[in-house]
Amino acid sequence: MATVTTSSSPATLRPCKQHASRGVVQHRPPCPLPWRRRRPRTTTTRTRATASSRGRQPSVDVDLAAAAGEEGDSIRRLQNGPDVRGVALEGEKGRPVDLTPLAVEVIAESFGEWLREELQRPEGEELRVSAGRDPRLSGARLSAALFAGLARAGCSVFDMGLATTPACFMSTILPRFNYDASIMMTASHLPYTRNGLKFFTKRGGLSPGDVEKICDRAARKYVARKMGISTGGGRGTPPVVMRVDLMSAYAQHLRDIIKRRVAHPAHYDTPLKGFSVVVNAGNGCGGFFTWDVLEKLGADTTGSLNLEPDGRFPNHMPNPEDATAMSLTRDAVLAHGADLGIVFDTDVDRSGVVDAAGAAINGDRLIALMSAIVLDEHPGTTVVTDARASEGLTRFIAARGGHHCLYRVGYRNVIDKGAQLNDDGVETHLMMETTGHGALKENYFLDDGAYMVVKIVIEMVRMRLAGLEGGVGSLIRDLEEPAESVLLRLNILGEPKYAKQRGTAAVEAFKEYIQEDKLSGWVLDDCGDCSVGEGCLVDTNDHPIDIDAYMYRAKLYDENKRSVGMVHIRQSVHNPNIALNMQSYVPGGCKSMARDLRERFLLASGVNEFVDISEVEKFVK
Ligand SMILES: O=P(O)(O)OC[C@H]1O[C@H](O)[C@H](O)[C@@H](O)[C@@H]1O
Repeated sequence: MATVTTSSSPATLRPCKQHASRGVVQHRPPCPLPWRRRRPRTTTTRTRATASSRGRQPSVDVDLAAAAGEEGDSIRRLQNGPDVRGVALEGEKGRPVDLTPLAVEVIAESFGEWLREELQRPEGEELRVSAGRDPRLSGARLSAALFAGLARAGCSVFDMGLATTPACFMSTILPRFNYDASIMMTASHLPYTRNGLKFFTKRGGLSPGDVEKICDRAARKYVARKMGISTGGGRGTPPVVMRVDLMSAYAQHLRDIIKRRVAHPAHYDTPLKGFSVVVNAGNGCGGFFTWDVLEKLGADTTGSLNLEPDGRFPNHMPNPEDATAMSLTRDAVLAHGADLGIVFDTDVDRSGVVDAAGAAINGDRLIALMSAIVLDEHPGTTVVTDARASEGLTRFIAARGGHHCLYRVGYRNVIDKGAQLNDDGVETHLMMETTGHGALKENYFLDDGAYMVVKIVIEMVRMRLAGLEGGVGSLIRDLEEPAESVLLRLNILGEPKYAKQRGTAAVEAFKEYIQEDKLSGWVLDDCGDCSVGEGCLVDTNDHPIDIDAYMYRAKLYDENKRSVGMVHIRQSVHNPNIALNMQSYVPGGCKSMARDLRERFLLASGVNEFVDISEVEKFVK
């Protein structure tokens, strides 16, 4: 069944090239598995000790590949799609620290070298790279390593201190800054013990393929460094780091957008006068939005909470998907009679809102709200989301004349799909994940929680100016929501280094069970120019996007061919587990789907031998 809706102009998206028959999807020629695409890791690379190390050591040829093995792989495993993520502080049971200062240094150096090659800048020519960070306790120490690595690669370093991820990208665009690249040190909503890196050039965030290349290079440097051999620049001089205040200029940039687009007839500079807005920054980086954007535009922000950065996140995780974050914000909105509540994640690349009536607008609801705004500005546009989105959302978008393209989980996948559709001539203005990552064509295809909120705030003011009642929440009143939605996490058993392989095996087994008709009633779901093949929602166009994780969406029909609900099954991006999202259209449907999966798939296939199914057991009881 096609899940792209083409309510008005069916020509914009290509039709499905495959059809499900009796629950079996016909295959197109298999696309290469990720590990087949990867460069073989056993290739011998000989690295000669560099000039800087010659004084200390004899010049030696080192067979890094032979040495790389487990040590090198510990660096490669830090790659999480387009980001680097790892454990930076002790405190997690069974997870040792792997994002060490040395790991960060070699990754930063490798990024600098990669950048020089990408921009074709000769050795010796200045490369200007900015760096920001969230308030995590490990940030200061790891930043020193980051600066050292960048300096080794010959980069000038501009330290922006506490910053947000979208601001880091904007430091490559805003005229006064105009850096060649930027790195944000954050692990987003993950526990305080983690940390990570996000990389940007003027073209946007790096692709997983680029980050893989950087981590591969870093792995070799890491092994060499551990052996006492200097590779790459090795200038040996302490980095020169310039402190810069980006956030004030960035806040002004956001204020200017709001002023310009509202163009308030009575008070242009204070368009938010008369509005009360509550912000919950979760002690992450989003507090600036309160005093440097909203208040300066005239809003009353009384009742805002958790604005002070605190790397231990003592109140709740900064995350619009976090139930506590949303309910505390709801309470504050209702207590202060606010017009809007805003919840940012740690590094502000995601957000959620609460309307004046206290309703949480996150997940599908946030996508619906953004779709309503964007479809008003760009009639007929395509909206790309991950395939965990509900069928109700598809109908909501279709009812406003839009097209809904469902794609793979992972914000980069969703954004890349949107960029690709635009390149193929399919106008696509909004790309959003159900996690709250959202990107707009008009905003550099950047996933940007602050910009989402800017759009919502502008809409709120425009609605009042137009005399419309009900606030922004009224824009999604007709969104149909599933009767139930449940997320279960199934831990992958055994050594973490085999988790990816095992996760793939489990997810693929699910697909095969359906294709071999061993799970009658279940049907694999596909959409638009993506179809179910290897790795779920494979592009059937000429330039398929690389598959970074395996996932499928399937629907269950009862014996009367009535739709019960759907599941989305995939490996987690961050942890050794399988995420099972279920949505049902009937009360009790999630339990019956889970029961069915337990008996006819998890136990029958033997997947339970390497995947812990206790969450499913608990749920069906
Ligand atoms: O795989 P999970 O642990 O559920 O995390 C999945 C999520 O990971 C990160 O937060 C990415 O930014 C998201 O794009 C993705 O959806």
